[in-house]
Amino acid sequence: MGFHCTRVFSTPKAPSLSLLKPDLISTKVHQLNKVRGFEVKAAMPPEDQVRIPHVLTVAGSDSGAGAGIQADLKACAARGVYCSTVITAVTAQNTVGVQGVNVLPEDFVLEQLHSVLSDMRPDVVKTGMLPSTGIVKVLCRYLQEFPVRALVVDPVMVSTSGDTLAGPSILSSFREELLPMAEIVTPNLKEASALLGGMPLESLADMHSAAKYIHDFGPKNVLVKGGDLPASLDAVDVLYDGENYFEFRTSRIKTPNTHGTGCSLASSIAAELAKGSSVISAVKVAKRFIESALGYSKNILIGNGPHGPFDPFLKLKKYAHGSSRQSLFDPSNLFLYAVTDSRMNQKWDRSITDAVKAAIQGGATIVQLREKEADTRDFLESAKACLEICRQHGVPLLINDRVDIALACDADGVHVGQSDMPAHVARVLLGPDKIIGVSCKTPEQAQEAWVDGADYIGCGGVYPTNTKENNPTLGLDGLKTVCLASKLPVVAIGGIGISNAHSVMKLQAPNLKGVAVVSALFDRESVLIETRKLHKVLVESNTEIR
Ligand SMILES: Nc1ncnc2c1ncn2[C@@H]1O[C@H](COP(=O)(O)OP(=O)(O)OP(=O)(O)O)[C@@H](O)[C@H]1O
Ligand SMILES: Cc1ncc(CO)c(N)n1
Ligand SMILES: [Mg+2]
Repeated sequence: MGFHCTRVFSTPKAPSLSLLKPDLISTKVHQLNKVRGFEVKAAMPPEDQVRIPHVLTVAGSDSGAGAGIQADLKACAARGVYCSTVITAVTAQNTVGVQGVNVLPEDFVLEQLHSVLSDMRPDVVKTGMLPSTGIVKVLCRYLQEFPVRALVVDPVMVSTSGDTLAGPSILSSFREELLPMAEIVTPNLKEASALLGGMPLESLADMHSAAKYIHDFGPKNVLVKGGDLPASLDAVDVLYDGENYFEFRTSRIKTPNTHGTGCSLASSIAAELAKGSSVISAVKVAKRFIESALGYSKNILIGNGPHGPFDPFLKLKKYAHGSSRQSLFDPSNLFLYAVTDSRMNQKWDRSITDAVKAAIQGGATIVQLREKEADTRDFLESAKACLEICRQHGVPLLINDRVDIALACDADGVHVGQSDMPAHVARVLLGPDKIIGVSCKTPEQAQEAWVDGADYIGCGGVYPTNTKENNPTLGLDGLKTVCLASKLPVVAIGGIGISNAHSVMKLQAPNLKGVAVVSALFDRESVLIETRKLHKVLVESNTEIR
């Protein structure tokens, strides 16, 4: 595995901006803007324009996407900040190590800087891999011409795998030119040691001294990171602001997936500064963010090497559930819709998980957990347990009313009533791929559910029922009217059971996909037998209709 550092990246020789006089650079960029953007901006009234916190990262690309530019983009997106990118080098890198480095020509780094800084005005610049003295100098010159509110310097020198990303030749330009401009510099133990001419750093006390010495180079704040302290110690970072020391301490998460923590920490600090935070609260939030993301994704497996990436979006761990639901909502899932009621299950002396298991074995095609009285903690626990069963069988699990519970256990979606959270708000909270169902009694409500981004509607009560008090019944005519008006698939609910399911399906109302049942399954001695019977009735109705 050879490490090489070359400058082979040759761009087609478009006129290099660095060869042009500054006024010519401005003219060129101005012309570009006129063509690409100004007309669009003019069409947007100033009062409608929203200014977005913006970080520019000047760093190297990591093909494995755990560190570098890719980590910065992910961290800024996860922290809700826009991120533009100036690439200084392209690395061939994975979870094993760095296999190759191509440094971009200074001219082309300059051209990227110019494109971004003359147009977009980022609030904060964050630097990562700056592989040559020339690139450091170009950047410093540019920051003097286009000052930003804060400069965050992550003095990247060595990757987690121990490969060199910037050699010792850049140390003097770091010390003399870049660090004096920095709001904060974030070396790890090895980088702090290199900046201090090889001073050995092993303990927390050493980190305090290092922070103080590095402060003498001129940055306003120094954060010495303790990711590489012995594995037995907490993950402690030390901040020195020229007067006081602050320790940021979290427990050390046992995981191989720490590749890119440094880049992500620095860009999260930059993101918080761009939002207007103080340095101390920016570091506090960024450190907490890294800890949560490391904890959340400590077991994910990407690559075979020892330095895996982590997941700042907290989305990947869901695959741990085994057969996670992959496809979007399938309306045929509404065929036999089992809605649990814990009071009924208690009455028959069975647990909610046994009830759900039996319903699925009997042929239920979707399950909804409905808990009107349970404590939040108990509800969450039973939701998690039921979800495990549902996932094993590929049956979606919806949560009645409680969007928070659905989010917390990563259920497949929610079912909301007319006085619960509006479906359009639930959609924003749950994202595009969760299932949302809405109870509707009228064509107007069905129309609203569709506009709100729901996936199906539940229509009823079709027959009188005692699971819902004061619930006027629609009858088969009312159900048909709503089905005719609905643009969404419909499941009929309310007093439906083995004796009348056939009459409901025989309606052949458009969009009607199945029946939802509570008492007919769960207020009975055997959930398995009742579900099987209902399944048979529904299959027979289907055959007869066809
Ligand atoms: N196992 C861990 N558990 C919790 N926090 C950690 C762990 N490892 C690193 N950190 C934290 O992550 C941040 C980055 O620290 P680290 O010293 O690893 O930087 P780095 O070596 O520059 O990172 P990298 O080179 O992997 O991008 C620090 O806040 C550190 O405390
Ligand atoms: C491109 C790049 N930048 C920074 C780091 C430090 O983790 C890395 N490994 N690769
Ligand atoms: Mg590290």
